Amino acid sequence: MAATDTPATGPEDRGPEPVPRARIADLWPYVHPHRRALAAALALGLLGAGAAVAQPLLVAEAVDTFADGVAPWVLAVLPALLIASAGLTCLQQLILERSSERLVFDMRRRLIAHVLRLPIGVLERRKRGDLVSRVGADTSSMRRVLSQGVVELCSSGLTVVAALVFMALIDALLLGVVVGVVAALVVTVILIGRRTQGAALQLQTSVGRMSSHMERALGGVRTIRATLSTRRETDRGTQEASGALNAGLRVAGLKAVVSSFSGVAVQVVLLAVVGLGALRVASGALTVGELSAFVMYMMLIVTPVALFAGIVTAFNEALGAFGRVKEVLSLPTEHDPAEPAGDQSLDRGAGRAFEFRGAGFVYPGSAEGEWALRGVDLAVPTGGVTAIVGPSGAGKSTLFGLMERFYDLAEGELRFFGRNVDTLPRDRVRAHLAYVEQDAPALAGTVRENLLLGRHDADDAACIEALRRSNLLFLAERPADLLDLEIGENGILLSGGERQRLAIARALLSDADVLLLDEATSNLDSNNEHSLQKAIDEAGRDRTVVVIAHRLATVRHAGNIIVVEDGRVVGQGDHPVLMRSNALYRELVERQQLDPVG
Ligand SMILES: Nc1ncnc2c1ncn2[C@@H]1O[C@H](COP(=O)(O)OP(=O)(O)OP(=O)(O)O)[C@@H](O)[C@H]1O
Repeated sequence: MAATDTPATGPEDRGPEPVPRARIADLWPYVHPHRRALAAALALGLLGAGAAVAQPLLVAEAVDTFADGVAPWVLAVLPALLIASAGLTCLQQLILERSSERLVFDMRRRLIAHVLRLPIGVLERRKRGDLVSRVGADTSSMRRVLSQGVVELCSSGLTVVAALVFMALIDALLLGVVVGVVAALVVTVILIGRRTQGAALQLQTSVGRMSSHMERALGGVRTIRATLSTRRETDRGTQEASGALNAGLRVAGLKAVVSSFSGVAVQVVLLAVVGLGALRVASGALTVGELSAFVMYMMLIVTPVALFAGIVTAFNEALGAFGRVKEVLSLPTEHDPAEPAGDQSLDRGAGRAFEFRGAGFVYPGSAEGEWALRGVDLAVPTGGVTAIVGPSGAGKSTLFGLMERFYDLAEGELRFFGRNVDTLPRDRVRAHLAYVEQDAPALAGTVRENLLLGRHDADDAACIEALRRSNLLFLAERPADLLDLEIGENGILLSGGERQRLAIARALLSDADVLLLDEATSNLDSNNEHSLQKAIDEAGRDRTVVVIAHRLATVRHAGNIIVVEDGRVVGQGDHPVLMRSNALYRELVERQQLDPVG
């Protein structure tokens, strides 16, 4: 009976990987390729700043000469400067937006390539949704600030410096008031900005956890419905979302403080300058034109300072997200041994496709001494069918994982066609193998897309032949339509047996010398099992086939049967030999009520 759908009490597995705090300098490798575009944007920004800084001088001139008639060149240059500064800003924005997009694209490309090359042992221990969220959401949150922030800070910084110089020339006392208020604002913004990075990191982490949860829940949606766990899972999802909400609210609070503080600072400085400035004009220390120019310079400062507050906050948010990206990029990818000099050919005449010698293996992350395999000596002869049998958890699939080079041995040696695999690039071994996993996973997409994973350049005729050999042609009226059939997420639109047959078709289509079939016919009815068995035996004539089977009936005619128990090889031979010499094999045969003579 399914459990009652009770609300969740709390997420069971919290604690994502610790994320290092990112520094601005860490962004340099990503900014570096775009340095020319950024330099161009900076140059345009400087020209724009020059145009902006010149305007108040002309306005002062116009105001002070208004009564006697403004010089015609002033009236001509002023609008030209206005138009020029608008055009420069537009061009600068365009360059910045485009390089931001490219920069984020570079980061995503690096992340995608890196994540897909992480060792299988690492990927098995990470949450998929969280990784997906780092590629998508985290990189998005960095888009605007990465390049725009840096350049805007630089060009507005220069505007501010130039404006300050002119303001000092006009009235040093008034400038003192402005600098005091602006300095207080800048210090506050920087202090609050640091806290924003922490809150933003928490926000992105919560979003990652929420994505992981949704991925897990959608992947197991049938189990969740059937066990009346929908409410429980909804509560868990909501808890993750509320983690994001709390962090988001903290970021929002910090942003509100920064922006209201900036608003108040602007008001204070305006009132002070206008009040004090009026007194200075009345006392004759300043002309009206000079006060107008001073106020205009002040407005030039106010905009970058307000921008600065926003950029520092956004920058800290981006650094939070970048910390998560950096953490993934710092994980080592699957490494390949350097090929030693000399003859690198595989020894086809060795007579052994695979050979384990004194092999021991512990899964990454397992406790020391928790051997999944220990002291394994076995050989898979070239050609024909080799079967691996044994109780559940004995280590059969682990042997395949090692042959596929997903993991490295902890001790001993694995040889592939006579060569120690430690001296071969992993993909070189994999290129010779076709692997059908235990649960025969199919990828979302069409039947054709799934088949082409086996051989990238296979034509339709070869695909259809592989489907015929694995009895799948009945799925559509015309074989050509079958190739375009969408099979849904993880092949959910196919039955378990159809998925297995599709995986076998993929393996049969490949040019691989060795087929590794893990429980490949376990979901099939006896008719299908029989005909696929024939196809597999046929494949064994010109290739090496290694099968893992629980149902011994499917493998007892194999030329070579390896019996595994508790991470060790306890027998090897053909059916009659093992029936005579191996107690575990006899027991397995008797339990399945097979005819012991075979
Ligand atoms: N990715 C993994 N990480 C850690 N331990 C694992 C992993 N996969 C398997 N194991 C452990 O290694 C041991 C051998 O597992 P393996 O899957 O090789 O057994 P098997 O003989 O193929 O079993 P079955 O017939 O049930 O598929 C088991 O104790 C299992 O719990």
